[in-house]
Amino acid sequence: MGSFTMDEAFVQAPEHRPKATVVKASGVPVIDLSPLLAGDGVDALAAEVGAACREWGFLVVVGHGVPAETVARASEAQRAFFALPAERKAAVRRVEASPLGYYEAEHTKNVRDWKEVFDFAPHELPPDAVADGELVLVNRWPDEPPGFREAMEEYGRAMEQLAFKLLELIARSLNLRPDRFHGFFKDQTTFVRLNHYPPCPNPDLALGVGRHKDSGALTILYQDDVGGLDVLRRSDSDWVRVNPVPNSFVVNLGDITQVWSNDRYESPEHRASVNSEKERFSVGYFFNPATDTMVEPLEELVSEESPARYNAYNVGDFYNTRKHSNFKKLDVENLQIAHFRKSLV
Ligand SMILES: O=C(O)CCC(=O)C(=O)O
Ligand SMILES: [Fe+2]
Repeated sequence: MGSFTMDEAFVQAPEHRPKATVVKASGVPVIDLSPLLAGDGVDALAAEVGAACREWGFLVVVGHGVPAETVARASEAQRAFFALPAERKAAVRRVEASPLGYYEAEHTKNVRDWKEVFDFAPHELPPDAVADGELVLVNRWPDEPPGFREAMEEYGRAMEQLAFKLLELIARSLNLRPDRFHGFFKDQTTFVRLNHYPPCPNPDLALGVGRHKDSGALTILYQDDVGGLDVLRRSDSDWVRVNPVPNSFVVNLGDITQVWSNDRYESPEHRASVNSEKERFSVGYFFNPATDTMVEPLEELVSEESPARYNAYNVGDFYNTRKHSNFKKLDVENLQIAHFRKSLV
């Protein structure tokens, strides 16, 4: 991305620009998952997770059981890939018909992000099984660096195990059967995004990722020690930094969990800030259900006193509408779950 100049396309509207000082002591709870692995104290752990989901929609997990070597191998491969010359990365550049691979021109709410990414799906959908116009999840693996694909596949498998454990804790925290969500992920549309945020000459004007909510069920983020992830704190609508914690992952809820929980939990707004000195790397694992899933509030969480707040929507249709608007860069906000909210009187 060395050819970048601070083009107007990157400039955020004044109200969305990062302030010079971000609140550092974020208060996002750090939760040790080892009781779950030991099979002891799971109820207390679920209560902790529930409190974090209600207050922040964000938590930082340690004691998660993901081997440090798996993370180290993926990080090394990620750095080596982004260090390649632009034309070699462009060999696996995303195309409209198949949106996985390398991309350096991502936009969030029509403002360009100061980053380059590489996306892959741990579970590919075979191209011939996908009808015209549907979500295509076909990987474009680069030939270099050596071992890239293997490192990423290993990382994807480790994240899936962690994602199911987190879902179990979230289900328990809502007084649901521990495996209540598992069935939605049989033909999952999960994808992994490697992010590289180069140093930016104007970190006061641009963002690595503009403010947004994740549209899937759950996101597990690995971030290096540079820092830049900000969450909008509910209590005062201030942006606060989610400080890097060694050997941890940052977990945030997505829109689908908000709908499933019938608004007991909310999908938090967040963004990635950049800085002028250091490049930053992160890896997002976006745990998403099958395309044929109809997303709606779970029946156990709907009652006369707490009626369903959303109309059902189809995951595949949702992504296709979004993808279309991202490519066309329509001058309107793209599809949001708020569009499925029922008007309750
Ligand atoms: O890199 C980060 O800190 C956040 C990235 C993010 O929010 C996203 O890719 O959805
Ligand atoms: Fe995000």
